[in-house]
Amino acid sequence: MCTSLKYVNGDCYFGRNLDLEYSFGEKVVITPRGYKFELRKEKMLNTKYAMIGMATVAGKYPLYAEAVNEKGLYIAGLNFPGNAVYNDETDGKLNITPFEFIPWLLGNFATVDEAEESIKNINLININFAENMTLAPLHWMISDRERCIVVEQRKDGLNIFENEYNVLTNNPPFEYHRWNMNNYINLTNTTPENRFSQKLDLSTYSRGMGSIGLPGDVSSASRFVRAVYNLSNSESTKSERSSVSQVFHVLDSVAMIRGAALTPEGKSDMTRYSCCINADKGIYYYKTYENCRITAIDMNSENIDGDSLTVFELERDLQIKYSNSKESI
Ligand SMILES: C[C@H](CCC(=O)NCCS(=O)(=O)O)[C@H]1CC[C@H]2[C@@H]3[C@H](O)C[C@@H]4C[C@H](O)CC[C@]4(C)[C@H]3C[C@H](O)[C@]12C
Repeated sequence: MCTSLKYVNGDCYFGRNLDLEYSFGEKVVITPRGYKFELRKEKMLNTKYAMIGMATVAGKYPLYAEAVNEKGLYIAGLNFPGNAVYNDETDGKLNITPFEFIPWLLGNFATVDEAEESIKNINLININFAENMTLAPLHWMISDRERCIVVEQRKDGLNIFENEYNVLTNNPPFEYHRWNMNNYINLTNTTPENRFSQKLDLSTYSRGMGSIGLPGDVSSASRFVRAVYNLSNSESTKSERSSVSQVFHVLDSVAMIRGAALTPEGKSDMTRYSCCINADKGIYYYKTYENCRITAIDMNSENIDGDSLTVFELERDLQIKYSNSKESI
């Protein structure tokens, strides 16, 4: 399972948990401006904008799970099994494969408004990257500072939803999550008053009683509500450190702990990595399941006009800083 979110607090930040029972060979990858992507059905993409995100690299091709470009446009793919539909090639449409979707949008467009014009004409086609890589059934959160949209290509066609919650998880389709939020209208981060019955003497005995009823499980529907609750009530100063820390705290509140949810095959679905991207500065912060120390990669410290990908292996070993010893492990 996965959760993606946007937090605007001075700068604009995007966060994402990638929950999966296996590693997909993920690395932080910077694609420079002017990088050439051969597209399966459309003419060559020559990227106008550089991008940074988490990807596996196949040959010279970065297969991104999520990324942001130098203009602050973000896109994340999240699992949408049973609902994502990819079509055959159609005349008169822009025929893009799901793995081309992120480079296409981030390579060409600076804002959601610009990207949306192109998305309306896109037909996501059923061509996989390689024989041993089946198509990933995805829906997408696409966002900049101003807008956040969700794109779902389903059997009823390609849908674009305005996402005022700034959160996306997995199934069911987005209309469900949006409607389901109404069930939580009564939750509050303030101290609740007795509205149960004036005939009864009920009072609070603990902090946080306004959030009783907030779902605590890791299902997609529940993670959606919990992330929206924590995000929309979020408070942090506008400093970089405070915002980054806050985004990781919200992501932690919906993270999957190894062993807590098993796939039908008995494997642990777990949060492989969490990231927080400062979209204004082009900085990609992440931590992994094993290593909860935050690592940062600044896109603008690299040559984003070069002609090759810049790839960073993940810092996966747990790093501990001792306060009373010179040794750090
Ligand atoms: C599994 C990832 C999504 C995580 C998620 O949403 N999990 C939820 C599980 S569940 O529904 O709730 O059960 C998706 C997001 C992007 C996907 C990757 C990207 O689409 C890029 C390529 C595409 C190739 O076809 C397959 C490998 C791949 C490298 C994909 C592997 C995997 O399917 C990724 C990493």
